[in-house]
Amino acid sequence: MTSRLSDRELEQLLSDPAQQNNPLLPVLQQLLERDREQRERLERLLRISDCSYDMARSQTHDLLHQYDRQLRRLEKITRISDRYQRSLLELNEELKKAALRDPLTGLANRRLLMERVREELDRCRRGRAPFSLVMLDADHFKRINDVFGHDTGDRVLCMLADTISRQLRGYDLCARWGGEEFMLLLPETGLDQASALVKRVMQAVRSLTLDGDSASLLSVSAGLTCYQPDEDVDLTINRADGALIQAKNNGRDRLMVVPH
Ligand SMILES: Nc1nc2c(ncn2[C@@H]2O[C@H](COP(=O)(O)OP(=O)(O)OP(=O)(O)O)[C@@H](O)[C@H]2O)c(=O)[nH]1
Repeated sequence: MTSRLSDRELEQLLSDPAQQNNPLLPVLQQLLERDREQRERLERLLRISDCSYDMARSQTHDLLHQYDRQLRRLEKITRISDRYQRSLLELNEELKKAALRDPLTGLANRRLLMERVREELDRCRRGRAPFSLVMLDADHFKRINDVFGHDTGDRVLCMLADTISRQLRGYDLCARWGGEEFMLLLPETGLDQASALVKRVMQAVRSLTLDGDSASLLSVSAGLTCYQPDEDVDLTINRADGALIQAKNNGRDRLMVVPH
């Protein structure tokens, strides 16, 4: 096994007086210097490489840190944008609902009713049974406002809307046509069936009372007609309206039927 002499041992050997005439002494000296140079160069290289390594490490660390920060920022923006989009969708839905609903009673408005009427017209054209239309109007509603005030009048209109809706079947539609006037769309319903339904509605309205008072609060008049195949639906609506006017003229709290 060979063991390397330390610098100190070599220095001692070179300065040993007994070795001064040794012909290998200059060669050894040269080798020792070259070895020192090589080691110094190697150390310099190692220092440079350590330094580059540290720089690269700290740069990588900085980049990772920046990347992390950007990622978190991006996640936050995505969350905000998701929330924003969700609330936009909800707002859109609310707006759509509001555009088709009467704000006081929550019933369908005229626009939604006409959409549904057009759907029924399409069904009739495909051979389905015609629909009936009923125009309903609260009797002497002005008195309610005059006696109880407009706020109670609003409350009574909501009670009325609720009472009418409760008597309908799932596929019927009650819309607020305006003021104290309502329109019922009764799909695939002939006059007999529609009359029975309207009478039930009228009876339910008669039994409405206000704040524990046992007196009947209200009655409604109604005009009923049935869509005639291929006619303009405005004619059907006018007929229902005409029937309502007759019911009012004939004393109110009654149903008038105008078949065609
Ligand atoms: N509180 C309240 N009243 C309303 C609303 N819309 C319409 N009205 C009232 O309804 C009343 C309708 O009066 P009229 O058209 O004279 O009819 P009426 O008193 O019901 O009498 P007839 O229909 O002839 O039986 C008016 O006093 C309106 O102010 C509403 O949204 N809220």
